[in-house]
Amino acid sequence: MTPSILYFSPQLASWKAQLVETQLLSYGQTVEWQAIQGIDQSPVTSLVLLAESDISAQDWPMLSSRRTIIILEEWNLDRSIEWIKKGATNCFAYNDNHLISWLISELSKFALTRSNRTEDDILQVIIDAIPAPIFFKDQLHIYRGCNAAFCESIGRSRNQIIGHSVYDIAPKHLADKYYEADCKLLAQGGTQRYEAPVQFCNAGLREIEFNKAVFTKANGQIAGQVGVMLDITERNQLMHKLEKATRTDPLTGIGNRREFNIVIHEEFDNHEKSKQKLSLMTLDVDFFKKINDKFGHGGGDQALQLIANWLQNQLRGSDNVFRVGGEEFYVLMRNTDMEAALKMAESLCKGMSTHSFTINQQEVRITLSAGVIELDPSSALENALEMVDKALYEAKSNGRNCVCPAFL
Ligand SMILES: Nc1nc2c(ncn2[C@@H]2O[C@H](COP(=O)(O)OP(=O)(O)OP(=O)(O)O)[C@@H](O)[C@H]2O)c(=O)[nH]1
Repeated sequence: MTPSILYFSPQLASWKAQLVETQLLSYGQTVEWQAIQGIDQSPVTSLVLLAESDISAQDWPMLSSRRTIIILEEWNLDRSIEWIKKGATNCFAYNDNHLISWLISELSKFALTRSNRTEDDILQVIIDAIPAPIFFKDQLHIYRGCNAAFCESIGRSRNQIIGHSVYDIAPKHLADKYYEADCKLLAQGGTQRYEAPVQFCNAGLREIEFNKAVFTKANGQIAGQVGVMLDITERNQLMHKLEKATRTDPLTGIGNRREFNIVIHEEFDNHEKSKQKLSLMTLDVDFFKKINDKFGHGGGDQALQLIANWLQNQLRGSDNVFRVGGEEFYVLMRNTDMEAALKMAESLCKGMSTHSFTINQQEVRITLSAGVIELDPSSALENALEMVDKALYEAKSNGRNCVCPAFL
């Protein structure tokens, strides 16, 4: 007889050497024994002997991708059925001689070959014509079929997929995700849609939308699940770009009022944890209309870009500047109380008034008026924004190029 490989878990080492090996030999069955620490160390469809005490929950998804025999301390029908339902092929007690006859029978069998039924072939041709990867698995999570696009995307042949568990074909951290989703679908029935990354062989890690559904036997019992994979990597990238665009001022490239609203609400939400002082400065360019009048709208745009750039260069890494109106900016200052915020505003106004910008080869002097407020994340933001705006208008009325504080 041809020697075959039998894989066995650690607890079975002395038992197989003393009993099984000799008995199999005495019936002329030559076996090559291979010790494994976990079921994943054995190839798919191989014959694996596992001591019940060696099995961990991690092994369950792979039980039915191998011909797994569980060796129990004591024979128990309920336990045996439980393991078979989890995917084991059979269960025997340590002292059960039926194992020897069963093993000899299994070792003598030829591997099952796929049926060649015409309707199978037609169905395969149909799913192979679909460009999206498609797979189906049985109720024990073992792949029972797939289309050409699925093989191509993960870089494996159909033979390397069918009969295998997801743990045989995907990295463990991803397989854990898919397995969890599969269990959920089988438990709830119906359909399922979720997004998860998939390692494609030629295209790296892709973002995939899984659309799955269970299929049932004639008696209504769940028999497995079918899944279609849609590559949404480009769609997601586009959505991120669009999302970023809606938060960015196209002229200056800094955040706009929408971005400010998102950031300030995040700050307010996190305040409970951080307890940091948070201040806001509103800055408005003085007599900006004159710049437009002198240099035209294009020159005014250029001035706004120069101002935004200058402001960004003056601020600390923890500050954020936003363009919230035509020539109005907000500066959000983290970890900053009113005293520090006022100093900062005064220094910005002074710095701006002494800086000279060049527009259309002409030197331009610009001044800013500012309102400053220390925010209280436990009170309404709208009220603080109204007050800081009033402080800005006070600065304008006071002759511009100056700072006014507002107090909640
Ligand atoms: N070039 C350009 N001009 C803008 C833009 N948005 C608003 N403005 C102009 O900014 C000017 C603002 O004028 P006002 O509100 O009268 O204010 P101001 O001239 O700066 O005077 P004070 O604020 O009172 O010091 C208007 O002429 C607007 O047309 C923009 O995106 N580009």
